[in-house]
Amino acid sequence: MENGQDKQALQSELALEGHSSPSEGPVSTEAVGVNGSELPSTSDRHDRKPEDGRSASQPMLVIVMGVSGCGKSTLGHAVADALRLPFIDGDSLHPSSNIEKMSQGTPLNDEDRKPWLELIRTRAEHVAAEQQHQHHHTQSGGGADQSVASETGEEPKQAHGLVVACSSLKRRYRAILRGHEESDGSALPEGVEPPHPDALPTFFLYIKGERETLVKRMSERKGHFMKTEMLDSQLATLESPEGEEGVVTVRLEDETEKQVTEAVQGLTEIIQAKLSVSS
Ligand SMILES: Nc1ncnc2c1ncn2[C@@H]1O[C@H](COP(=O)(O)OP(=O)(O)OP(=O)(O)O)[C@@H](O)[C@H]1O
Ligand SMILES: O=C(O)[C@H](O)[C@@H](O)[C@H](O)[C@H](O)CO
Repeated sequence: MENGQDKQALQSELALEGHSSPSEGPVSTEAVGVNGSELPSTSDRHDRKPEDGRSASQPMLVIVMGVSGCGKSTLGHAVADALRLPFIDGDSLHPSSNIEKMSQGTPLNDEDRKPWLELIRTRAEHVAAEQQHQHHHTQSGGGADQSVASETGEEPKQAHGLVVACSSLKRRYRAILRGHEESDGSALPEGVEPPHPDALPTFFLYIKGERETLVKRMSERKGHFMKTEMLDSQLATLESPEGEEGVVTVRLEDETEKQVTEAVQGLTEIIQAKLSVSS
């Protein structure tokens, strides 16, 4: 399938009418706070269901994963643009202590990463919940999207969810990101419920490649807190996600445009297979 068609197919598979017109572009991630008071209530998050029984109305979380310097931010932005979804760089959610530690050349451990991963999952669920709220508002209140739809006679279709860049190096980290692990709540703002897997089906785009290319890319990159010397610990920590559910692998060595094509095609296939099983 051609890339444009794939994007359209994927957007339709996961469409909720009236979320946003293409001209609106991605939702600003800056506008979404971690503070519970700025966010939809958690009971809304966990109680919500596709309103007419279509599994196609579910939002999705796409996580671009791999070791430092593999191109997560670059591909994450590009895939988010292609799917017209908001993008969050997981690095922006690290506590300052983690950034400090990495800057000093010390790899993070499980304890450092756990609250960070929980925060990413929680934030992602909130972004998706906010989109649902906007959708309901537009549907019931005759917002901008609906008027465009009635003028043109077309229903604007938009995939829901978001794209996140996050190393996701271990299987158990990915379990947290999928919403499977019970949170002890320590990383969550007061009043915010722990994440739940059903709230946001999760897919991984794994950027896989050779150490040599990674070293080259990292050493050419200037001003990043993560130095090339950290690469070996990243590679040693990495547990390949290949074979896990909902994983698409793209080649590190490919140009971003080709990676996007492969990613969209892979996601489309997985989601179509999932929908055909559940129907
Ligand atoms: N497909 C690609 N082809 C060539 N260069 C690329 C590609 N993708 C990313 N790069 C370059 O590789 C470097 C690392 O990319 P990027 O910052 O996106 O990786 P990252 O995985 O997000 O890194 P980190 O996790 O360390 O922040 C950047 O200089 C970027 O421009
Ligand atoms: O799990 C980790 O060790 C971290 O997420 C790192 O991977 C960095 O945050 C990122 O890659 C920036 O270089």
